[in-house]
Amino acid sequence: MTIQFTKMQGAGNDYIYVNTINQPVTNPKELAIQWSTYHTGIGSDGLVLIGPSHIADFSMRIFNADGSEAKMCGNASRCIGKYLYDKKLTQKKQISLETLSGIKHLELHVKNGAVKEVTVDMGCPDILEESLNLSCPNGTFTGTFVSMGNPHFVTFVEDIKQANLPVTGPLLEHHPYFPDRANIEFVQFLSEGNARMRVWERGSGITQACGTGACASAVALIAHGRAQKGDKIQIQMDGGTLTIEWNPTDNHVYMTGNAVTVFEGSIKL
Ligand SMILES: N[C@@H](CCC[C@H](N)C(=O)O)C(=O)O
Repeated sequence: MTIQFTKMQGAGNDYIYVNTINQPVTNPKELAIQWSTYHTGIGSDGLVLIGPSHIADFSMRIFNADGSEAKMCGNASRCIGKYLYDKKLTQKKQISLETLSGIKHLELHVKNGAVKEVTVDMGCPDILEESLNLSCPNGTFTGTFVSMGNPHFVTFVEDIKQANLPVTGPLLEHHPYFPDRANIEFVQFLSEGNARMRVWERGSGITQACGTGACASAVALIAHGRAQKGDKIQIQMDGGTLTIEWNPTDNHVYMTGNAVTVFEGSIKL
């Protein structure tokens, strides 16, 4: 049997997208591991399944490259908006999306009949610990533990070039403080409304960008007085920049950024 897939990226965070409305997928964890692997698979940060929903317009399931299922993915939610509209699965420019962390609302920004950018209402953030010290074999890291539906530990650094992601990332991801592991963001404050961020993602390692991580970083910047609610904060990552606003009126975080189709393909099961 052959599965049709679309490779998409948002700010360089790339996933394999499968429409399960017409192609059921019974073993997504195994396929995420197999297909995400570079050289022997398609190569990606993970697998995203687009499905029907009884409570929203569509649903999303997201599997990291190690096969673990996450509750939310910011970059994938934007790409799903593009997928659905560009492939004419919907004509709506406002789409509700069921995720394991609740229903998210997408607003599509369309130019010449195709989606270029998407704004996602990411809901209310949950600051679990404003200032948490975690010791690792290579030092002690102070950070803010934020849930955006999935767990993030945001640690501020003086110079992003000094952040040792391959070493510190996995140590913090697997720190005993996080029984469910965590996504780790290293953030350098640049100026009010601008920050540089690099990410070590739970289950995928270093990625070019993380949407929920960009939101968590903006929330941590605000919690530490480096920005204000209502600011449009530019989070610059390796693969692109996302605009994040923590709205003071409804307390929701809004994420805006690109969504790009890389290629279409088919793969044998
Ligand atoms: N890249 C994503 C987040 C994907 C899930 C994450 N690795 C987790 O395990 O929570 C994003 O753009 O938000």
